[in-house]
Amino acid sequence: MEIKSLVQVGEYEWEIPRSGQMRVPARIFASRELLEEMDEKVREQLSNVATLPGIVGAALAMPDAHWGYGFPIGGVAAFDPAEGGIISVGGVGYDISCGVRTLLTGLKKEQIEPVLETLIEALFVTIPAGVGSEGKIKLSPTQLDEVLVGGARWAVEKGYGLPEDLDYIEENGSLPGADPACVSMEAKKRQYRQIGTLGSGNHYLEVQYVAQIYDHQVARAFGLAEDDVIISIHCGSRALGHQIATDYLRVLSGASRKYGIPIREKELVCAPIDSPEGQRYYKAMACGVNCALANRQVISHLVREVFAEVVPEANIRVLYDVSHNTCKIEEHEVAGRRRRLYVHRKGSTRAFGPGRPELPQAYRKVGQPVIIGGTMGTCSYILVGTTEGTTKAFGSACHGAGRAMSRHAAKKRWRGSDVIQHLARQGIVVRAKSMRGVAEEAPLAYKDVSKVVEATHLAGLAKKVAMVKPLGVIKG
Ligand SMILES: Nc1nc2c(ncn2[C@@H]2O[C@H](COP(=O)(O)O)[C@@H](O)[C@H]2O)c(=O)[nH]1
Ligand SMILES: [Mn+2]
Ligand SMILES: [Mn+2]
Repeated sequence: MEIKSLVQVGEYEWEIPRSGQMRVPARIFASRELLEEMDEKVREQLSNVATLPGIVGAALAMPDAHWGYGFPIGGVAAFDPAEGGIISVGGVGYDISCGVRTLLTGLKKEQIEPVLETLIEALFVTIPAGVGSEGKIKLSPTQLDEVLVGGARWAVEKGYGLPEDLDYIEENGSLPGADPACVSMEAKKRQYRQIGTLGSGNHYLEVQYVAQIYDHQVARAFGLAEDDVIISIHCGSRALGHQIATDYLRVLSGASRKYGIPIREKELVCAPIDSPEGQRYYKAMACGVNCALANRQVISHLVREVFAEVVPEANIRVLYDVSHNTCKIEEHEVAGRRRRLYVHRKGSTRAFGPGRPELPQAYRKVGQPVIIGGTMGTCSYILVGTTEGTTKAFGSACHGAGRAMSRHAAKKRWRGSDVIQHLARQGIVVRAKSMRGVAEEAPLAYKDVSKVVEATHLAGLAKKVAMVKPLGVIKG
């Protein structure tokens, strides 16, 4: 497809005007610098997304956008079932509900420093990490089905966490509409031993401290102050989510042909939301979301157990749990009309502003926490959702720094042990299952997260609240 040049429509907003088969324009939120660094494929993929039936407003890319399967990573698109809108596997991604949960500890940096090595070692030993890692929980087929419906709620009912944790998880810990009958045996078999495991790659558990506060009022509402120790857990739906995506790429490929939806890229396959195939995918995807929410809940429980041993004065509470790869049913006002939309976010964080009924009471006046990973050697951020972002981008923001270099190139450039030593000299303790994995994740393999966050802030998608820095990291 011919890629039209971009028109600048705001200081941090660029548009590909509607042309050809595009039903809506495409819009990229970025600084000029980030836009110039962004691969061309983002524009092509966004233009393709803009051709899909029932798309509302515009196909959107966040400041950390880069090439993905079908949709760009950092892509957001909303579809209206009442207008023949579609649902797409490529709009959600393979690691369904990959996301970050941040825990408050009630501790200050000075309290943790003397026991940091012991704490990181204990977390590393307790929380299974690495490719194909398995946990202590072994689920029967019936129990796994309960997880896929109940999500974090299941975990809390089984004693993995506190009832109040659920208030601080999107969807209160359980996405409605999940139906395990729509998930293949192949997908289920891969998950019986994987609940409560971190996985590999860019999944991590990081002990961090609050290095800087930008918005004191919102930080107070979030319970954050300078030098506070927090913990961020980044992982998703493990093998189950991946297999659901693989299975439904096949199903929706057939559906695209059946319903005569022209597809420009294999992973853009989709089905009308209201078709049997579209509904089956939604129900399976919701199982993937619930699996990820249960996973992060069980890991939080393990974190509590470790802290109870090593730093018993800790009081672990959930700040918030955000998902990156989802399709959610949400109400949004578009052109003065309230509409029920299927919002796809792929590598994008929900970032609802004040007043949304989905938010817990404690955050309803300020907006939701938006948790942004950086790298294991640099800072990460906590932002807050805005009304402007809710209007401009269906309440969405960036989700990380985004890679600057391929995993392959990073492995050729660095040795894992050197990266670990380099970080140790900065006082950051890293424990990892795979040295090659550490090389792939070297901080310089990522873009500058501060530039991504600045663009997100200045575009009005979400506002900066706090910057956090790593003390210790666990990688798969
Ligand atoms: N604080 C840390 N952030 C990290 C680390 N490794 C990766 N990342 C960031 O996470 C995002 C999200 O990744 P995705 O899998 O959801 O696409 C990524 O862009 C990085 O910025 C880490 O060890 N610590
Ligand atoms: Mn993931
Ligand atoms: Mn993620």
